[in-house]
Amino acid sequence: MSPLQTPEADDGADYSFAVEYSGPPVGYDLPRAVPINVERIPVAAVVGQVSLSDKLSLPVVQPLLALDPRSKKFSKELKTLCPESNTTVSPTSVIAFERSNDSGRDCKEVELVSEATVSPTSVIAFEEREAGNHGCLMSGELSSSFSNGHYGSGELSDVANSSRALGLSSISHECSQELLGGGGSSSTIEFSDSFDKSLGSSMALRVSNGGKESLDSNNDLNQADWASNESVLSVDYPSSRVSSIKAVDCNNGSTYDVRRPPVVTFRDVESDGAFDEEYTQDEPEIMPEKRVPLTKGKKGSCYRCFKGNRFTEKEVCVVCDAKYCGNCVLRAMGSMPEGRKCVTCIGFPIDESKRGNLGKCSRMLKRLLNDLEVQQIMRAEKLCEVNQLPPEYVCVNGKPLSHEELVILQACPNPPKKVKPGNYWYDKVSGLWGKEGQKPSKIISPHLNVGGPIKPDASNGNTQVFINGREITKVELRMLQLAGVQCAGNPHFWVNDDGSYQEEGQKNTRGYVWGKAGTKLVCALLSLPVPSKVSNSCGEQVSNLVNRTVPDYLEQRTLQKLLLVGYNGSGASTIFKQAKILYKDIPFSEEEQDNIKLKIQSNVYGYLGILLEGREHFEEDSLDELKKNHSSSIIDPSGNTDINDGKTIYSFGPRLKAFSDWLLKTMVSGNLEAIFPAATREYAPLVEELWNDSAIRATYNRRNELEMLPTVASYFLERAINILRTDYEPSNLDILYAEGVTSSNGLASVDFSFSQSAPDDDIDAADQQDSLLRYQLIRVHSRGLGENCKWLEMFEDVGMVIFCVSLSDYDQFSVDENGYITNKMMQSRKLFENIVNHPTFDQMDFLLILNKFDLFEEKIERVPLSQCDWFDDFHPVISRHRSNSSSSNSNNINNSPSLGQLAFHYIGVKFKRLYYSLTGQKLYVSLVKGLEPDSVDTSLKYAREILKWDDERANFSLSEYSIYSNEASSFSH
Ligand SMILES: Nc1nc2c(ncn2[C@@H]2O[C@H](COP(=O)(O)OP(=O)(O)OP(=O)(O)O)[C@@H](O)[C@H]2O)c(=O)[nH]1
Ligand SMILES: [Mg+2]
Repeated sequence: MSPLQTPEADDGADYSFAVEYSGPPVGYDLPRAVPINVERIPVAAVVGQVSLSDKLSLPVVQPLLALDPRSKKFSKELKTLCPESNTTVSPTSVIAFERSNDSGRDCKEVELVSEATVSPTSVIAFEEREAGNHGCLMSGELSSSFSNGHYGSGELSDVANSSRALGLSSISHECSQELLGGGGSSSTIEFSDSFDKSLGSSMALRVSNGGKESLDSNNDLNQADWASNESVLSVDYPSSRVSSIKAVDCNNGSTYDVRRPPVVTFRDVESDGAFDEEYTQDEPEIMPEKRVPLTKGKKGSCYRCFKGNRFTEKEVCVVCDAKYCGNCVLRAMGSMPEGRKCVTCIGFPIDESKRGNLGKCSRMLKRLLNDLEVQQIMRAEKLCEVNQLPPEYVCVNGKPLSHEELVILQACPNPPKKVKPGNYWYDKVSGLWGKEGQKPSKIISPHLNVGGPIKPDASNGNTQVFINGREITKVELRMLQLAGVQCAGNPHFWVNDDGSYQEEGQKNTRGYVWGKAGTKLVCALLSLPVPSKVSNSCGEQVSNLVNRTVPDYLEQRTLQKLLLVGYNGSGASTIFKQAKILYKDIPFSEEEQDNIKLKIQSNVYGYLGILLEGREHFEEDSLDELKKNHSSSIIDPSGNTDINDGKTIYSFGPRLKAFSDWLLKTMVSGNLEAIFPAATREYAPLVEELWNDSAIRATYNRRNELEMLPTVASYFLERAINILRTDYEPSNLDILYAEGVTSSNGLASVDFSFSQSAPDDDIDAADQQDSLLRYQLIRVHSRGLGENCKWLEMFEDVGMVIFCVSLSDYDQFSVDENGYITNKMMQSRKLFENIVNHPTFDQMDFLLILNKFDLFEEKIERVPLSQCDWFDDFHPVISRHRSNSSSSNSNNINNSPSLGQLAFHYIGVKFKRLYYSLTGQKLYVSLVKGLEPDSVDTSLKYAREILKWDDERANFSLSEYSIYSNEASSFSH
């Protein structure tokens, strides 16, 4: 057996092993390997120079009773076993590592040591702890010392044996000096990561002595084997951590052959500064170590009584993710002085991935405790010190924050929202703030003394345009262009916190980035930040700071974005307006109201114009008719028709005729809007006269024949006289019905929270919780999506897409983008497919709103659904008792569904199947009557529920099966 061969470790088995000790017996009590989770036990490292062969049988470490993984007992014991004297590594030292991984993410337990006998002179103990103050994941404790110059070739293979048996599932960059070969020894121990996909992570022990000798010298390595050992950490361990660790030669710091897998060097504390930096590099998020529950029953069961299954309602420990059923939670968590933590987890920092849920009470606790208790516990959970974000988990411009810096950051007048552990960049001059490698997410207070200097590639931009030394992202460049900033020639801008900017090296301010009215909207829609009022008003800052007793983390509010989109005329704008009316105290500002008023008035002129045009046609037709009749019966028996007179019921008097001609001419020339508001004043009396004229009445009675006249026109025309007065103030209903008032550029957004108004909500505590959640509904017009919906990529951070389809489109046709007359439902479907297939919305939740059910229900009784080819297999089984009239459906005696409901259901399933075939996921469907507030309210609350489920799903351990089935969702009502 060659000592230099790298063993293969690819049999896919999950187990640990230890090398049997064959030295002289010892009289000590030996610590034991203590796996916590028996489900995933990786292989101990096999990176020595000796390959595993059949000759060498390795005992498997059996899972034993769990002990406190944080216990220092073992390492202490080991230290007593291992006096700091120069001793030789016993060739057959036994080292076993165990790993437990509960969440499939980054929780690890490493407990040493083997059941087999251990040479007292060489014990290596690794113990995983909660992340310490320096953001490290674990600490390695190593008690071993090696005698100088004892690495003869015979011993080499033996040491290699033992090193091969060393299984490390975690790495550490903190290694206490005392443990490294004793204070006086200069031995360096280096662990080389060596990973195999099918196995747990493992590491090889490399021992060098005084920089002179090295066990796994590069030359001796079987490079191919090294290279073939792929990292498995992407599964079990934040891969970013590992990939960021460079292979460093412990002797001279030079980088190893790149074919080698990453090598982690455990060094003396004094020299670990550089390592720290490497260690955290490229990390999108620093997720501190997770604590693992002490016990765990079968999957899905309660961690205390081991009863129940995954569907049992459970409360989760915010530290270790242990889940307890309603019977056990109070016993397991006690009085919860720090919120929902197992009693054994009290005093431990929370699992950062749960930070968003702090203070959000579950229904279970509400059932078990009274309101006051719940409030206190939730308050404690959010406020108690140990649950606060450890400053060093927040890295700004590459530098972990100190406590003071975090306070400065959180207490500033305009702090970043929701600071989570992670790497951020901060442009101190402009106040721009974002996650490392990403576009800015907020403009916070400028000039804060936190973090290091900003790096040019902080946001990973590739535009060659720089702001304050940072290369900006594509989206920002687009925003600058829309804001009218000249960006040609790769300029370097200097942007101040007030938005004033100048080119680097020039003195004059060139303008203000936020100066244009539209820029803020553009930013909102591109999910780019705009300066808040607070950050502008320096004077207030100081007083704010003083008054600021409640730290920002208490007011974390999430903003969930919902993208609302649909094919032309689907009713998306109506739903958008309903949302405003439903959830905003002041749905439309005064300025908006003024604009809306003009829009409605001009719409009414438009409708009048259509009527006038129709009147002309009708008049011509009846004159023709009369002529015909006249020629066929020369003598008119009734004597009523005087065709010489040229008059019919559609004929105007000269005054109205002149007005009509003028109006039509103005409309044709496209100048209608230009004559407002003067038109309202001058022509209101004429409009009144017109509307009351019998010719117009007769025309209006035949409005169904006027294709250009939308259905809503009647609503406005019947109020025309009022509307066209100067003192007209549009009602909410007017605004709701009005066409084209949502936005001119195809984009609009509204922020709201559900409980703001909506008095019919029985507001319990859960709803109060909901009132903290904020939503942003973004309406984007399908026309505004550009070719191949390219602008959709701007909406990458939305939480859900709401796609609106008009049910009543099934028999409608319009010209598609290729110039063909196409069924509108099919065009809607095409847009739906395009959006669902858009890479930005991979894995996104979709809610399909099937709108205009009122029109649909009425139409389906007259027009077969098969007018649309896609629906040609609709064969409803209709109950004989079914009421014929759609309007009496609700009074249906035997409650059998109406044809409309059956057809809706059928269409819903069509879309679900389509969606499933595209994504493999389920589509949520909601039936809506856009003009009815309650209907829209129900639908948007359904969207909220879906988002909440998502949140809850995320809170559930990933390993646990979702309680939300993948069945087709129920239709709302
Ligand atoms: N009867 C009825 N009409 C509706 C309903 N929803 C919307 N409408 C009307 O349908 C028309 C089109 O609705 P919009 O909300 O403007 O549709 P859109 O998707 O914005 O389409 P564009 O106007 O092309 O942007 C308007 O006249 C609405 O009043 C509904 O549920 N029932
Ligand atoms: Mg519209």
